[in-house]
Amino acid sequence: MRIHDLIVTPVAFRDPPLLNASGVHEPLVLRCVLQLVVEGGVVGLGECPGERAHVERLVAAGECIRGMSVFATGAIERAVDEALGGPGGPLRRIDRTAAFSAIEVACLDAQGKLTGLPVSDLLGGAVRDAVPYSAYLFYKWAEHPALDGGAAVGDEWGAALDPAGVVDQARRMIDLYGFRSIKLKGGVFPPEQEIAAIRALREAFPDHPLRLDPNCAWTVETSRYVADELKGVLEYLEDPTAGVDGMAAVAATAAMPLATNMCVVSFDTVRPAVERDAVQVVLSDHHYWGGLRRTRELAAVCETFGLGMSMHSNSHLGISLAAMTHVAAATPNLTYACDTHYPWNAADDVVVPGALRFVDGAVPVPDGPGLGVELDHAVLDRLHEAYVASGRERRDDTGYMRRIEPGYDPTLPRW
Ligand SMILES: O=C([O-])C(=O)C[C@H](O)[C@@H](O)C(=O)[O-]
Repeated sequence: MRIHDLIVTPVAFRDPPLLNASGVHEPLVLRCVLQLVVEGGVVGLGECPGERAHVERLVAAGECIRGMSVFATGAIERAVDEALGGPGGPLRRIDRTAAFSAIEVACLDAQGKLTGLPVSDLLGGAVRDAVPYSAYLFYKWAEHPALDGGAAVGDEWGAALDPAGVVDQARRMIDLYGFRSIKLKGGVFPPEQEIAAIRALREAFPDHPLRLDPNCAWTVETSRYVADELKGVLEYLEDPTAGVDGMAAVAATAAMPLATNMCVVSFDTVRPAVERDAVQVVLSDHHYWGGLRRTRELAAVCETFGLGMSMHSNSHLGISLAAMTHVAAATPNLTYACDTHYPWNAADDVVVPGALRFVDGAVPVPDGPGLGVELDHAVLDRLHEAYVASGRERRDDTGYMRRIEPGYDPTLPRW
């Protein structure tokens, strides 16, 4: 079954003003929806980040895979890499890999639709019926930014700028989705304040495993201090500080495992981290590691080196949630609840409602062929119009975060 076409549709939708160590989420998330058309009319779906550079790479990759068998993912991976310049070319490996990752998901979706099998079966078979996710908490401003000269709008989540606000957000998320573990994105406020938030969460949710992730915002000294203060409280501490040396120095004294999606980011970065015992849990992300099969390979590497495995998330839609769920279901040693931003963006999903739902904090693995989700074309059109209206396709920046000057006061709306 040959690939006939790759339709690449960038989309934009609102992101709440979530805060992290880099700044605040932009008013808009940019994603890209792929429709891989196979001869005979079967369409495989994929999703990836939607910044201009990604879109351009996908369009270039799409040209070179026309006519290839949709089952030949090894050859497709090589063709995409070559189309993007290969190892000697101008692009970083992670950028070439990211383009293939989304295409591989679309190929697997099409393969599943052609064979009548769910993607989890194509990955070795599900070892769990449902995949647990964690409540992904953020410090947050109260209002969505003004767009198109309009007024800023409040949302039902309100602000979360102190421990009480964080606990309220957790309660709401757990009430809505049933999550059984909690992650707080930190690195926003002074460490004492974030320690207080974790302690408040512990008091409010005594049985929920807790994680804190400051995205490398701290020095080794601060990281050690926080790890000490939260000994016996955190399930893991994620990326407290930058680099293998820093992580190794923190790991040497921390009582809890250190997790990462910033220090181990590709296969070649595993070895230095293992040699220094710098990390104990690796957060996979099929969007950056080369797709769903590569994620299964990462699982084998983690198993080999006695590392735990969890899953990272950026803002995403239901196509990615389905892909994450299939690969996590088929990965026996992915034993930590996965991260997902989905609750923050679910209102704008391009997937027809029904196939994806949270039951007690877990997403049952869709059992239809392929990813088991269908595209809502009306929503896709609306979100693409929002992308075009945003003018982002004409801009050269590739970041999705708005940076804020040092010393900013996150209690003041900046929009
Ligand atoms: O370290 C992480 O978990 C992430 O990078 C996840 C997201 O990028 C998160 O930090 C965000 O979107 O603010």
